Amino acid sequence: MEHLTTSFRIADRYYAAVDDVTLTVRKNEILAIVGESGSGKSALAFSIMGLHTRAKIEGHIYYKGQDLAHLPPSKLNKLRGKEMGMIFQDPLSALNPLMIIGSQIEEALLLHNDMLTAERRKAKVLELLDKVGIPRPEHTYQQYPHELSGGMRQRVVIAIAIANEPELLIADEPTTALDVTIQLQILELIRKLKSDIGAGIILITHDLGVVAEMADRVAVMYAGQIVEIADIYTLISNAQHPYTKSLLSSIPAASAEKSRLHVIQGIVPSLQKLPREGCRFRSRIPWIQEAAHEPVPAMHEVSPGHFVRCTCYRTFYFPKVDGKGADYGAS
Ligand SMILES: Nc1ncnc2c1ncn2[C@@H]1O[C@H](COP(=O)(O)OP(=O)(O)OP(=O)(O)O)[C@@H](O)[C@H]1O
Repeated sequence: MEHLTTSFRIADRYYAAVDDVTLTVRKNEILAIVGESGSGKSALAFSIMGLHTRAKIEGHIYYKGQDLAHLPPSKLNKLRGKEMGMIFQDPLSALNPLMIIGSQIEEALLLHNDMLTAERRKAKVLELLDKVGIPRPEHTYQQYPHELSGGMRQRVVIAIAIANEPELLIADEPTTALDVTIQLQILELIRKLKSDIGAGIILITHDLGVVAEMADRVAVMYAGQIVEIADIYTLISNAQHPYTKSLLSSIPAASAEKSRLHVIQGIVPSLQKLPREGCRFRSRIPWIQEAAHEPVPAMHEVSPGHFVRCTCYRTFYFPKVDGKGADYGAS
């Protein structure tokens, strides 16, 4: 996507929740988009899928030579579900409570291939259920969503998402609603699917621990903008942006050797209160002098493929803390 901007109307003005984002997802890679709640990750995912009904979308979303941002809804509908699949945070709300699992997956298949015979359809559904690790496909085929555990439901949602062998899969916080042990199984399944179907996968999460396990590349999002992007190894070993450093510090394992966590306090400002000029992160690092920020923060390539927004990263340091934990920055 190039210069993608998604704005919501609040009262009589539009506010950008995704602000001039340029990103590329390659085949056979997991691109993680990470950031706190409210940073614009879901708004970005929904824009790619064309799921916003009332947002203003500007910029371009290129897919196989077509610009999805400007495709008529009928054409976008055809692509969605066939070439693009989406896995949502809450599997229960993604499924129809009144329909057996088998029919829901068949429906997804039919949407894009109405020539399949009933027999072939059922065989394909059983194959899909097996592929996503459902132990008794024949049995689950007949079940309703409420009869399944959260983890099994998410597997069904994944089966629907991959039913038509999509080339792009978007997983929006796919494990947040699940128990820890189940989370690992679902992540393992998504990773396996990457090599099985060769799709490009966008994994949206607020959890850098998940990112470290899963991603090939990572884009860090703050207040609607990408502030850092790099391959996973570089991001973990050589993060530059103060926001990324703070996120990494909040993973206990990453900071085990340190005596305390350096986490920048505060939250992502709401859309209306978001500073639109200068570095959006500056109010959370007030100990860094103003001159360290660029008036119009640009992305700087610090090594091949590793980009960081704003020059403040060059003079950033964590302030000394008093033993009770860091408590700096405005909210
Ligand atoms: N339909 C909408 N109308 C108005 N504002 C919205 C709408 N959807 C999202 N927003 C706002 O856009 C900003 C980004 O929201 P978004 O849900 O994309 O964040 P997120 O990073 O995905 O957070 P979370 O992890 O909590 O879902 C937030 O300030 C949110 O309040």
